[in-house]
Amino acid sequence: MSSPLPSAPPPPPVPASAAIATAAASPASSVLDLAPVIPVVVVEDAADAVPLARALVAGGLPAIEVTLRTPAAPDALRAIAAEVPDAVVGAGTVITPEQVREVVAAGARFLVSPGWTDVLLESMRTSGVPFLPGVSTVSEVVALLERGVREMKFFPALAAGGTPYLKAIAGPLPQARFCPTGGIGPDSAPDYLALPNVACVGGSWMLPADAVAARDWARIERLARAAAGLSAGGTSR
Ligand SMILES: O=C(O)C(=O)C[C@H](O)[C@H](O)COP(=O)(O)O
Repeated sequence: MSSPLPSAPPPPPVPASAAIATAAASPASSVLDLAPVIPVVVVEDAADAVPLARALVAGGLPAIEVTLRTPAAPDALRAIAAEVPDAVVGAGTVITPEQVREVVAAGARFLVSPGWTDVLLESMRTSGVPFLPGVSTVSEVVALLERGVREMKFFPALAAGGTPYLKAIAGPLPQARFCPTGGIGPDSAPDYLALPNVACVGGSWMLPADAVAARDWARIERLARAAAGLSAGGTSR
């Protein structure tokens, strides 16, 4: 018979008071409450960042998530932070402490990750910038609640179960508040927004690739305005 595996050292305890304090000051709440939709932006050319952000803000979507999926992302963040004062620009696809440092230095005012680890969470927490860690399972939600985090990105929202999933976990886990993102469009967004545990949704539908390629900022502003008017019932929140 093999000897028992050595047990891993227990994680450091999180004092309840610290967890409650962190949750009470829940860092992303103001970002989640700015508009019903957080546009998720993929910037190929940093020169597009400022006009694109201006169009989103003019349409009523001030919180903007610039994903770190392209080399232009840090320059795009920097430009929006410097030149579009009414935008609250954040960084998405943040998965390493190095990226946390880089985007905060570039001017990111919130951080979004598609998933999380304790290492990433700690670097986000100590950055001083509001953060939204990504989850797609009940255990991840419980683990974040245990760490004092109540606001989360639910990603990939549609593939992970969509509105039925979020509705099902609202009963046992009412204290968790979500920004579902991934596969959401103007037709499904109101169904998400109708759920008690959904604060806002994320999505890229107001930034069609052909409109960005054509630098059709007026069309993007129109789509942003329609998104900003979405609510649980349909339009006009
Ligand atoms: O790169 C990331 O970490 C992300 O942020 C993923 C995005 O949130 C979704 O890909 C947006 O989903 P769509 O609205 O379906 O385009």
